[in-house]
Amino acid sequence: MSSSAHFSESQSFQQQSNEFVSWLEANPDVKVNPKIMLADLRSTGAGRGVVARTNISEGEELFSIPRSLILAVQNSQLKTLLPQDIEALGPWLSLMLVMIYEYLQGEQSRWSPYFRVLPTRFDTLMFWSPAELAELQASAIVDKIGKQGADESILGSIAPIVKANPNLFQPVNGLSSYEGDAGTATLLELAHVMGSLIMAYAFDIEKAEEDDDEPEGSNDGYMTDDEEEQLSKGMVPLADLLNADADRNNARLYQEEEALVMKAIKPIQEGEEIFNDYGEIPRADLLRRYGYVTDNYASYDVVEFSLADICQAAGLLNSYVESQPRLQLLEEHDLLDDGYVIPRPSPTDTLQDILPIELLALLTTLCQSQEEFEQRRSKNKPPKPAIETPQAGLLYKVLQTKQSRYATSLAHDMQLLSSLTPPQADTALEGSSRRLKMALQVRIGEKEILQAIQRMLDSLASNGSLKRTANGDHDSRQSKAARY
Ligand SMILES: C[S@@+](CC[C@H](N)C(=O)[O-])C[C@H]1O[C@@H](n2cnc3c(N)ncnc32)[C@H](O)[C@@H]1O
Repeated sequence: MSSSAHFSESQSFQQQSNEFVSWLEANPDVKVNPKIMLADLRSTGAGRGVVARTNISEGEELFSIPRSLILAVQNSQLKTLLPQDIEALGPWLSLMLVMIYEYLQGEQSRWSPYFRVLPTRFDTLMFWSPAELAELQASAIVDKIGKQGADESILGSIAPIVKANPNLFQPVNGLSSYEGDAGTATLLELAHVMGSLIMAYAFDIEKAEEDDDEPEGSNDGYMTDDEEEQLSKGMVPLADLLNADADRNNARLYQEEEALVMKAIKPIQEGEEIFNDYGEIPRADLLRRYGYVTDNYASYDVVEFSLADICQAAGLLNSYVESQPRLQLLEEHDLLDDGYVIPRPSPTDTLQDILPIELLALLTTLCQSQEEFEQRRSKNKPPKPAIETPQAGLLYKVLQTKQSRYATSLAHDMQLLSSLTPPQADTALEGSSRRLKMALQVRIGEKEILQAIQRMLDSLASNGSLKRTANGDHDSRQSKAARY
């Protein structure tokens, strides 16, 4: 998102930054430590960022933004202008609607200088063409973009409100209304810009009331399973202009009663960039949510095996729970998933350390003889997860299937990556080359994990520690993680 192509040319870029800072400082409740400044980091592909002018001590306050300045449902006029309760739309869609409203207000919006420093074009996966997405090859991230779900939510919940209130939502791009195909397409585009800003810039502000129900079907592409809990979202000016880089996190936002306060959590040297923490996320997710990738996140990479692939490798005709008693048993014990995520192993990890217990349970169940399975089922007990010869054999097949879905080899990708990144180049790539490079980094990470798993399986087989057992109950090599 922050490649320089997404920002205006230099003079207005700097002017917009200056106007934004003046706007902030005009608010008597905003405090900005003179030791920090907003910097132009486009040459490194990072857009704007915040940098230390002089040394900063650990614990020092960097800036403080009053809650009333947060771009959020609670602070926008819109909630008083519409008959319906906007918050009932849920945190994502309500903020999306408010942002569309404020954005369309142009100079009339109190956040207009803030909007001018926010990008309107993004490198997040939502905006990649089919050809660009194909560069991610077999990465499970491709199925997690959720564009269709997002479109449906926007058309089902946002569009009717916008269309019913033309006096509040002025048409743009020379349109006379948001009706018809052109109007709908424009509205969708606008909503995706706001959705993408929320995904990459917004903070969870506070717990919503317990009775604030998320409307059904709102699990769209901007909301991931682990984020769907009811926290209201808000855009916090300046706080969201901090970039992030896994190993270099040196600041954190503290939510205080009246204000949100960014503080240094480490001593920061003059000239150093100030980084927020986006969490321990794999590069595939970094790309999906934030539209950039750095190698500092490589240690959080994962690879995912789908339930469908595992069932197929085990010789099942399908992976429908209703028609597969083995899957039913696992589901009854809350052990069934659509996909199984395996992290990048550290040099000292064993297979048992990295394979999730649910995957071991699935492999074990699928490897049981009919008799063993019936025995467990009659006692309504799931299998004891283990990695023994049958499970390792099945895992090997799954691994090979997954590897075969990536169109190119790891060696080929490494070569391609180095040809895209000449050692002397310190300027950021743009457009499609940038996206290709990021896709390569993601798929290389996943292929490295697949190779590591393969090596672990090979060494398990060659050092004789695998043993074929009559049933999955063999204790000695039971997963360390097996605790139920
Ligand atoms: C919260 S905003 C940070 C401000 C942003 N750089 C800007 O100019 O608007 C998050 C976005 O910044 C960019 N970003 C954050 N950390 C980055 C990094 N380490 N390298 C490159 N881009 C980064 C990504 O595009 C991400 O979606």
